Amino acid sequence: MELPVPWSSLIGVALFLVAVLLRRRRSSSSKYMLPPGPRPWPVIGNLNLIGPLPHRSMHELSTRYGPLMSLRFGSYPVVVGSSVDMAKFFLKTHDLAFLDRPAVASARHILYNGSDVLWAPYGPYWRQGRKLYQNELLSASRIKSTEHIRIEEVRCMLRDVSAAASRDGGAVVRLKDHLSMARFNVVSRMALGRKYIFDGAGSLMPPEAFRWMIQEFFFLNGVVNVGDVIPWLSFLDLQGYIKRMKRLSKMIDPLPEHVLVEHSERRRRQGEGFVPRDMDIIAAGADTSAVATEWALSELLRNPEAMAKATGELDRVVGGGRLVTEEDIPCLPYLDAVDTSVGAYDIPAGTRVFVNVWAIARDPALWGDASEEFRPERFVGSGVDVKGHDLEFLPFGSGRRMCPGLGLGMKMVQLMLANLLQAFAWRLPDGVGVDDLSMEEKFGLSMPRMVPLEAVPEPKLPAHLYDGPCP
Ligand code: HEM
Repeated sequence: MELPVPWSSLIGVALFLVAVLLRRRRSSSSKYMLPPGPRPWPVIGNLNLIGPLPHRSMHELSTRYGPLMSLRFGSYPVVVGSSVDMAKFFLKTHDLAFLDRPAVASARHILYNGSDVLWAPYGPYWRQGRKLYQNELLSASRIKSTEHIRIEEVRCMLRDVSAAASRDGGAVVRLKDHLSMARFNVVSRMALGRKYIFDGAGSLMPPEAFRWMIQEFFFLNGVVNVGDVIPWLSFLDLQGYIKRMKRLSKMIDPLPEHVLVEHSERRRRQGEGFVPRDMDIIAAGADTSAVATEWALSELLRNPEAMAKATGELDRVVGGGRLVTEEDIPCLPYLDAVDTSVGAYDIPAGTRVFVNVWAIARDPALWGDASEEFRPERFVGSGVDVKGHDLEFLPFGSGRRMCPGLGLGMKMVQLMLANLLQAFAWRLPDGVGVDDLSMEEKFGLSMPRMVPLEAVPEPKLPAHLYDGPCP
């Protein structure tokens, strides 16, 4: 097997240190009865077996070593759970023992030393952040009272897509660009009180620069950075990630700084009654819903039958005289199913635990032989939910550390997808067949498409429905 550059040079270092470390390792690991797993190399452990898509590498290894597998990432023991029982063990039965997050470089460099909820270590600060999400920013009443923001922003998106489509009579649209701006504008208005990024004068930065930042943010927060697992090698920045993190951090800085100055000024003018909104919501929920919607539309474009069922349901329930709203969503069970289809050992302290929810959601033992196929039907009336109770399907995680943005995330995906399907007939660009559409993923915190989806939208509703004002 050909190893990526940093791994091959590391193996060189590793061989050099074999004699010294082998003796140390023997004495320390023999204390524990670890789950089965491949034999680790000195220094790098099993990093050489982890490719650019770690969830796939871990899945492949677990087919050999079982649903509870032991690995080593550099200096740290790692355990991977790949079954419903293991998800239950780590996320339910013993979740208190596994609530912490490791101190990683991305939290240090991009997220102000882990001062966000996502990377905060388990403790009072994290609990306070979760409470803020649950009781203030994402409470059921706040989500309800901000419905108009989502409706307005989704309409702006339809207007922009329609304008792009009419340019040159049937232009190809890069959907992700529109989805991520709509998504960001919603959280920006909900959390910060107004939009900060838009086309034209007064925007804090050009939308393209912001979109690039969000992509880089999600990538760098998901990477396996050598310095995080072999701390004494971190100064070498072998993969160049730290350099990228520092660059990104400099680009992000103006956004919170500007918002804080503006909010302090407003607080001074409006007195104590003014409540500043939390910054973390922007970073944590930045493009997850856009990624999920892009995957859903890609699957529908490859499955004309499913596309016909989803649009037929919209025609029946909503018709063509108005746009879909959040009240319509409960009456669209097929669309809901489309959205849903898109996710006796010792464990020493300090072990990093991965529950491979990607592998569990594709397990043929749970989902049948066609487990890899897009079949929304399997969710219609199945009762399987995404709220962390059904451990065979965990797109938002489960337990105390599960996603606090579930309610908002689902609403955004459903509303964006329903409106895009109702307002446009979608097709692939000329010369691109269904089989040419790549369905490869890129690794990162939100696992986006490797190649952004490009499709041709043809407006199908009366023109005035695309003309609403854009706040
Ligand atoms: C379709 C949309 C979304 C998906 C699929 C998603 C998925 C996830 C997943 C899998 C986790 C990790 C759970 C774990 O570690 O067990 C997570 C954590 C988190 N998500 Fe989301 N998310 C979405 C939308 C959002 C939104 C809209 C927000 C906020 C506005 C948000 C905020 C967070 C935060 C703060 C965490 C960290 C929680 C903690 O560590 O305590 N997410 N999300």
